[in-house]
Amino acid sequence: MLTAPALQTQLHPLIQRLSEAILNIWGSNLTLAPYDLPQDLGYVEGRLDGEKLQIENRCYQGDPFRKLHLELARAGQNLDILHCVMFPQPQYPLPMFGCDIVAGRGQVSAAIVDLSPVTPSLPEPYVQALEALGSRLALFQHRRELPQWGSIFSPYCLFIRPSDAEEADQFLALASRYLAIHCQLAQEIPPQTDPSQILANYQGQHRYCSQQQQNDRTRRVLEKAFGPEWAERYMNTVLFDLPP
Ligand SMILES: C=CC1=C(C)C(=O)N/C1=C\C1=NC(=C\c2[nH]c(/C=C3\NC(=O)C(CC)=C3C)c(C)c2CCC(=O)O)/C(CCC(=O)O)=C1C
Repeated sequence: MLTAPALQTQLHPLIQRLSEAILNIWGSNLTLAPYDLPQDLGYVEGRLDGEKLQIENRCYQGDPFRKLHLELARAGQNLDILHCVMFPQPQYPLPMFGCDIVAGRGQVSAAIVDLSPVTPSLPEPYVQALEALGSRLALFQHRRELPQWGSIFSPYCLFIRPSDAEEADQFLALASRYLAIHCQLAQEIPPQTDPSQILANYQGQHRYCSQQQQNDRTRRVLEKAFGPEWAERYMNTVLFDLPP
């Protein structure tokens, strides 16, 4: 099985449980090999508001994914983060699985999960599987409004602030379902051969990464801890990089 990140046990319970679920679902559905990050950015430390900011990355590759990235970060007692993005090989018209959990002083303020289409709409099997989950947003009292750059997310995007342990459990269950659906369907949908379709998939991934790089909440944390140049390079080579 995939080894647990060392930071995992020091983070908010929802972050611990979702990172464990992600690694378990990846490990039991996909054949994975390590993916080497640039400049060995597996583990980095910075200073954020006088606190040590620790970032730990787990990165893999395995058909039909070019890169599977799970990142855990913490800044003392003030900030716990889970970040996860799966990048399909561009021959496949597959959506981007992405999730982010941010907890400040022990409270989760943002929990988001989505299967974001890189083509005009999600492949039909995804629509059917996600529709079958039934109305999900009704479960949550505090739905959050997506920012301007969030045009990349699908109609099935869950973006909430969990109001209690029950809602945290519901989010964990749904994020795990989204990931399990993705790992299953991604292996059933064949690669495309038409170069114009492969280019379209690539351009959709490019748009996803470009939009995500406009998240100034992420950028500000990284800039404060590591400086603007480092943050810019990290966002476009580690968090939201594009295949060559
Ligand atoms: C799939 C979606 C997705 C992916 C993959 C992704 O990376 N972000 C994603 C979404 C997303 N994140 C958001 C917010 C925040 N992100 C951070 C920080 C980090 N998040 C990280 O991953 C890392 C690298 C370790 C850092 C450092 C902080 C502090 C916040 C403010 C918390 C809050 O508002 O309560 C918002 C709301 C943006 C807004 O309302 O303007 C959205 C939509």
